[in-house]
Amino acid sequence: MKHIRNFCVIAHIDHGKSTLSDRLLDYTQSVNEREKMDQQLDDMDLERERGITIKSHAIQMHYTHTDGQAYVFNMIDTPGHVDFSYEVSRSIAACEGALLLVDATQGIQAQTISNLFLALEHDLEIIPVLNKVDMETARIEEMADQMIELTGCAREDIIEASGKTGIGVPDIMKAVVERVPAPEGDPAAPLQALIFDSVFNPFRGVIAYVRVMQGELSSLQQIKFVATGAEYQANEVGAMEITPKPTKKIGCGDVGYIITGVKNSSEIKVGDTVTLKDNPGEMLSGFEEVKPMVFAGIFPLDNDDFEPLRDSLEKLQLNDASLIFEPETSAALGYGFRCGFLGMLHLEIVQERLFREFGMDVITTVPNVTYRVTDTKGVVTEIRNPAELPEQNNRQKVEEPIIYAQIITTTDYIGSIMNLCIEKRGTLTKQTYLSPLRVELHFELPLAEIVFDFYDRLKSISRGYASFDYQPKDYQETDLVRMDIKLNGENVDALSALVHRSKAQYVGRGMCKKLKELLPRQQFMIAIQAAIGAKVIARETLSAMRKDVTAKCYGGDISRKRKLLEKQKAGKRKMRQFGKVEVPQKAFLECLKLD
Ligand SMILES: Nc1nc2c(ncn2[C@@H]2O[C@H](COP(=O)(O)OP(=O)(O)OP(=O)(O)O)[C@@H](O)[C@H]2O)c(=O)[nH]1
Repeated sequence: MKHIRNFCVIAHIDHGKSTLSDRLLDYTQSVNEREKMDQQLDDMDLERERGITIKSHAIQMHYTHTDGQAYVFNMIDTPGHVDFSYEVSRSIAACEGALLLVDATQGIQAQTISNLFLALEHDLEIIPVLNKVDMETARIEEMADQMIELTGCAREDIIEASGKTGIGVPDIMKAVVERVPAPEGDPAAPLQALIFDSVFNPFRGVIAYVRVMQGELSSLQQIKFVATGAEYQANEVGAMEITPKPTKKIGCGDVGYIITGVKNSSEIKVGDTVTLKDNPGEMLSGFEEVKPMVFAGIFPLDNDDFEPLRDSLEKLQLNDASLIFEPETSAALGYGFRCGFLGMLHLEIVQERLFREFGMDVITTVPNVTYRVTDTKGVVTEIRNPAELPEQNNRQKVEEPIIYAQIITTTDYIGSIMNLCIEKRGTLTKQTYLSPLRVELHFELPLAEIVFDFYDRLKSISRGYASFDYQPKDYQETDLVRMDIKLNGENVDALSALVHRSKAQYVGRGMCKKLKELLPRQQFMIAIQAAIGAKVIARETLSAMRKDVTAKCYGGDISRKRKLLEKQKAGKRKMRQFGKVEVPQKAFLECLKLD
């Protein structure tokens, strides 16, 4: 155990965690030439395409220290986006140290601070690393001062590094050995292993990633999951190298995986403790419950896929502990699930993963936050769905969640960011200058206002020079209305939205306009209306047209015509019918991207 080091890499989004992790893997020759590629730990296609880390990834490396002693490093690369901070908090629980990366051209950003606090709460040893020092625009001394101020470290504690050129990598390795404490724990005590992540493998069942806190686990031993009570044999245990490497046992203090052949995903929960059936240890304190911020309905494109969708969501949940869901029905869409997400990016990623990993084509309804409604008798209920909002005369008041938001930016953009926050019904509570050119703004904002386009607009008005983080604060009374969208007079409940009365007109107009662009023209005219109760507040008209896909095939090539008609038919399968109007799958979320 003296020669194990467990650490994670934390930073603000895009500060170079995945790139630097690659260099550490190269340095320890953890990946052979044939397997090598960029961003090796971001193994999901989606992560590579978007260039962001969505999941934490654990990996084992072998390092020989300058004194000749061999060490085992378990490193966890974590995501930087605020929607995935739950991943970071779970990874931290498996480690004793953290590399805190700061981009030398950008300095401390909002998630640098929030991730640092997460790590400090768990008493991790922090190794400050100033990354991207190879860049011409790096301002090393200025950023080092910022880090000293934030972490209280000494100048010589800060390692200057570059994931691109590999500068600083040997110093990081050395610092991990010398500064990160070795794990503690009693190898002879009854087994206690914390499940910090899991994944479903169609061939092998659930694979649980664990950190052994006490005791040890050998393959073929009988194990028990304390919270769920399920008992299984550990068919295989091992270390997480670039490809999983089976071992005879995972020892005390180590990070590894367990394969049990469990096919029923409800028997394994992230945060649960694994122990031995015959010599059980106590339950470890798990993780704080995640509180989803945004709720939306997820419905199968094809009504018959309800059960397969449940199965897919359960499997996805294994790998994404922050996803929650419960069944719901919609008049327009039939049976589906109301799901809770940590933010809009999380929602998009879940929809995309359902499609890519499970072949599930789904429709996502307009997202909303949780509201608290007090009815006329004084009974308080939480609602997560527009259909649940009682009529005005059946309720006393509605309250909405408020958040504390921190925005770090340069002084050039203070004005436009203030305007954006005021437009979003926010109030400025504090303004602190971090340096003559950088400022930290604190706002109280309704969560509902940041759900849709806040992040994108903040990025565009600040040209990327603003970072944003938030925590829930409390609930405050609000003037809420349900806005419905009608297509040729027919209510489409999947497009109903809960909005503040002052925003109803803006959102209604925007959605109608966007829907006009998104709906394909059909053989008849379509009236697109936004309404509050019986009152129409916005309207657009889509004129009629028949798209003759075979028009360009003059002449007699029947097979080509047939092919085009087939293609048109396949396209229609991605639509849902409301009355006579067909709505394409992508229109449901796209119509919220108001300009
Ligand atoms: N010049 C230079 N560019 C770098 C360095 N490290 C990373 N980059 C670039 O910075 C961008 C972001 O790097 P990533 O490694 O994906 O950042 P990340 O922190 O893992 O991103 P998330 O996990 O999504 O938060 C990429 O375009 C990298 O090529 C560096 O040391 N020098």
